[in-house]
Amino acid sequence: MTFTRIHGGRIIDPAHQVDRIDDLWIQDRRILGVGPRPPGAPERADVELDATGLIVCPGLIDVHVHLREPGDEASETIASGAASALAGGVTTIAAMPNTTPPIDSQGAAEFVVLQGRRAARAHVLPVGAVSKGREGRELAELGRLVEGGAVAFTDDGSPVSSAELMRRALEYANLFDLAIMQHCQVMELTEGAVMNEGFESARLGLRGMPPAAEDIMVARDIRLAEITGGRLHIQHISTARAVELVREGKRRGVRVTAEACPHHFTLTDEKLRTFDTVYKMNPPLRTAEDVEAVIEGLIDGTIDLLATDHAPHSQEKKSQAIDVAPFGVIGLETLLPVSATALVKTERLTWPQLLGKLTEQPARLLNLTDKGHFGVGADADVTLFDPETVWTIDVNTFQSRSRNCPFHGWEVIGRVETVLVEGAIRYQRPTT
Ligand SMILES: NC(=O)N[C@@H](CC(=O)O)C(=O)O
Ligand SMILES: [Zn+2]
Ligand SMILES: [Zn+2]
Repeated sequence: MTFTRIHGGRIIDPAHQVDRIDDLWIQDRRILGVGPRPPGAPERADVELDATGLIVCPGLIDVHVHLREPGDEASETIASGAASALAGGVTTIAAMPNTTPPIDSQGAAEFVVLQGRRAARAHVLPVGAVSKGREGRELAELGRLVEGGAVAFTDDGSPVSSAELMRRALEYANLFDLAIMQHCQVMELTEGAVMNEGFESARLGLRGMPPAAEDIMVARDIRLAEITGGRLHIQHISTARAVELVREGKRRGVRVTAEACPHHFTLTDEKLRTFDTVYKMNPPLRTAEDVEAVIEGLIDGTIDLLATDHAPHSQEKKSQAIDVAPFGVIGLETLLPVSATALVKTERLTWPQLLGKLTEQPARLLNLTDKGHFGVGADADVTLFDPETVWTIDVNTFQSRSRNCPFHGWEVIGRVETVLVEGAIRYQRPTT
C-alpha cells in the first residue's frame, strides 16, 4: 500500500464546492480524502508532495481530441497525444473517431483503448462513430462500440447531415444513456469555404462559411433531442445565435449540453488577414460579437464545458496554401493557460468556475462517475499548477507531434507543474 499526501496547496474540487488550502490524501490509485490525516493513513505518507503556492485540482478532462492513429501517425499518435495531454494537465481524453479507418466497430474502439493503455500517459477513451464509415448513411453498431469502450458517439470531422439518422442515433444512444456529439454544419451552405463569412472574408476575397450554417443545425438538433428525449452535445460552439439557441433549449428542459474551445473565445476572423493557415479551423474564427457571446454563455452556464478540439496536422499539410491546407489547431498544451488568461485573469470566471468546466462537467458528459472530483474513492488523477507566474507559450517545447498552435509566443498564467494519474506521478515540468 502506498500513501501519498499533497500538502500546502489550494485544493479546488468544484464538484464538492471545495476551495481551501488543505491536504489531499491518496491511497494507491484512489482519493482517500481532503483534510486531516484520515483513519488508517500513516503518520508520514510514503510520498509527500509540497504544493505551496499551487492549485491542486482533479485532473482535467478533454472530451474532444483528435489523435491521428490509425492513419496519420506523422501528425499524432495515441501515445504522443496522450503525452501532450499530460503536459497540459489533462489526465483523460476522449478520442474522436475520424481516423483512417474510422472508429466505427468494436475492434477499432478496442484498439484505441489498448494503445492508450500501452502509452500509459493520460487515460484515452474512444468516441465511436455515429454512422458506418462516418458516411452518414447507416447507423454504426452503437451497442458493439459501447462493448469496445465507447463513451459517446459522433461523426465529427463531418456532421450527421441526415435528420432521420440523427433522430435514430439520439434514440438509440439513449438506451445506453450516452450523448451524441454533433459537429453542427449545414454542408450545403459551406462548400469551398475556408473562413467565417462576413466583412473579413469579403475583404480578403476568401469564401466564407455563414454563421447560419452552424445555427440551423443547432436548432434542428435541439428539436430532435426534444422529441426523442436523447442527449445532444453541441461540439465547438462558435456563433452568438447558436449560444442563444442552446440557452433557450435548456430553458425548455431539452437535454442539450455544449462545449467551447479556447480559440473561439480568444481569437477573431481578423487573424486571417495574415493568410496564416494556423488560423484555419472548423468552425472558423468568428467576429468579436460571437467571441463575447461565447464568453457570456460560459459565464451563465449555457456552455457547460471547455474542450480543445485538438486537431494536429503535420507542417507539411499546414504549409500548403490557405484554400487547401486542412482545418484545425492543436490545443492540449495550451488549454489551461489560455483559458485562465482569457477568463480568470480578466475576472470573467473564478478559478472554481473555470475548473468546473474542465473537470466536473466533462466527467458528467461522459458518465465518468469516478473522475473529475475528489470524492472518497475517486480515481487519484490530480493536476498541480501555478496560477500566478507569467510565462510564454513555446510550441518547440510541446509533446505533440504537431505545431499548428495559434498561441505561440503568448504571455499567459496557469503553468502545469505536476500531474498524477491513478496516484502515480506521470508528468513533472522540466526545469531546464
Ligand atoms: N476542427 C477542425 O478544424 N478539424 C478537425 C475536424 C473537426 O473537429 O470537425 C480535424 O479532425 O482536423
Ligand atoms: Zn468538428
Ligand atoms: Zn473535432
